[in-house]
Amino acid sequence: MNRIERAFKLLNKTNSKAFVPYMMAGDGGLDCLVDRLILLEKFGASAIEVGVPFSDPVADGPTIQRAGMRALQNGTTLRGIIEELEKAREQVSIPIILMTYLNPIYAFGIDRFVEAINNAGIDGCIIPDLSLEEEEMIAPKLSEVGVELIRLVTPTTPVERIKQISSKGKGFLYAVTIKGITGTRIDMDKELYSFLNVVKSFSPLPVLAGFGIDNHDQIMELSNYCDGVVVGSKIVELFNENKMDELKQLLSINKKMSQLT
Ligand SMILES: O=P(O)(O)OC[C@@H](O)[C@@H](O)c1c[nH]c2ccccc12
Repeated sequence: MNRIERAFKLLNKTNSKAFVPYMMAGDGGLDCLVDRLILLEKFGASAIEVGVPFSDPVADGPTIQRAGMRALQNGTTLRGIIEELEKAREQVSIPIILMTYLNPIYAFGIDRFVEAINNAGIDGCIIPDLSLEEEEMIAPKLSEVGVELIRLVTPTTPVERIKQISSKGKGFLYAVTIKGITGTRIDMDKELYSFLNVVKSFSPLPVLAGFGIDNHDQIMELSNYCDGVVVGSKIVELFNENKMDELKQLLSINKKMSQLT
């Protein structure tokens, strides 16, 4: 069983919800990547999404764009990231999900990429600019080695397509809460809840909500409608400003999330 599947089985058994922080690899230097992963696990993360910096990150808002620029400026490469994640695997037991745009994968070579991330012990992969129609070029290869392709749905995805997308894969389904970019404020309104209800009702996979989530109240509220949350920009900001107490405090919500059903 893949680590992601196992993690959700366990959360389910204990009536808990997932808290998945996102971090940008190479922000603050690649040599702090392993330590940051260890810290996030220690603070209670259920899994970690690790971003690969890219010069044209179309889905990313200013906070993550700037983090990507910093990472690229200090020479971060996909190969370097994979090497560090391989080292991290010896000390980190929660699932690691790599988030990268297609371009760095092309540059690396699809087959080499799949082999390298699998060897490094990476459990899943999010490729936001890979459409369902295009995924044949990589999805079967990932599936063969047991790395989960995590697919995304958004409030503009038609219901039929939500059904189609959520019937694939094994990890979880990423429900993007808004129509915009990462780090955008979201309205906690009926529209959002009904979107999540629709996704939940069709998805055989656990559903995680992400985009624009940055505080405990939001997380507790959203936990009523899905199986957990992804928090990106806020985590990136706290690492960048070295606010480790606040980071610990933000992740401490996972204890409350475990009291939900
Ligand atoms: O930053 P936010 O608003 O908390 O959103 C999560 C997000 O950062 C992370 O999951 C992510 C970063 N870049 C992405 C691109 C596509 C999908 C998801 C992502």
